[in-house]
Amino acid sequence: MSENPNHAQHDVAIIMGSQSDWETMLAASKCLEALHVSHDCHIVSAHRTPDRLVNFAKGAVDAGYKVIIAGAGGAAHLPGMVASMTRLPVLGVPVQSKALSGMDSLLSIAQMPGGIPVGTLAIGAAGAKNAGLLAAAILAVNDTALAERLDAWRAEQSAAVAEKPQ
Ligand SMILES: Nc1c(C(=O)O)ncn1[C@@H]1O[C@H](COP(=O)(O)O)[C@@H](O)[C@H]1O
Repeated sequence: MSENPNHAQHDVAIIMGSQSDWETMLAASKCLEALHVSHDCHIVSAHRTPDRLVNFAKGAVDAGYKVIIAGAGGAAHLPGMVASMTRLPVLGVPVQSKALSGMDSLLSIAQMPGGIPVGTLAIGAAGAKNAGLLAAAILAVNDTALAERLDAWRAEQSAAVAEKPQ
């Protein structure tokens, strides 16, 4: 994870408030990897690294990102603060907190004031995985090859579900 997040061209940026969020946010990265969507991952915190946050969010369009996935736990201000400084779509992943099991993260991310949207996913790794899929779906609107990969991924998922319990 580099100090300057805006150094390379990737379609998706995955950012998270802390190293401790990585085990959750890894699910988003794995999903994008499986679909061959270029992305990079950074630790950016509204609370602990506010200058890094501003540099990242204000530079995100020029850096070439098209979608931002932001995961944070507890007082999860990161997704909303990033969304306030960029017009790129921001998908928020509430990381499961110890004290309140992620309800604090979920409400912090979902309850944005009208005017600055954050697309909020479910708490934890399932939310991170779905953020990856949603980012891919957004990009697939203008990318036929990616749309085909996404369709294939879904077909594979369906085929893997047994008809009867074993
Ligand atoms: N919610 C935020 C922000 C932010 O919103 O900017 N920065 C860090 N954090 C969160 O603090 C939690 C505990 O972090 P530590 O494990 O580092 O103490 C993490 O889930 C992180 O996302």
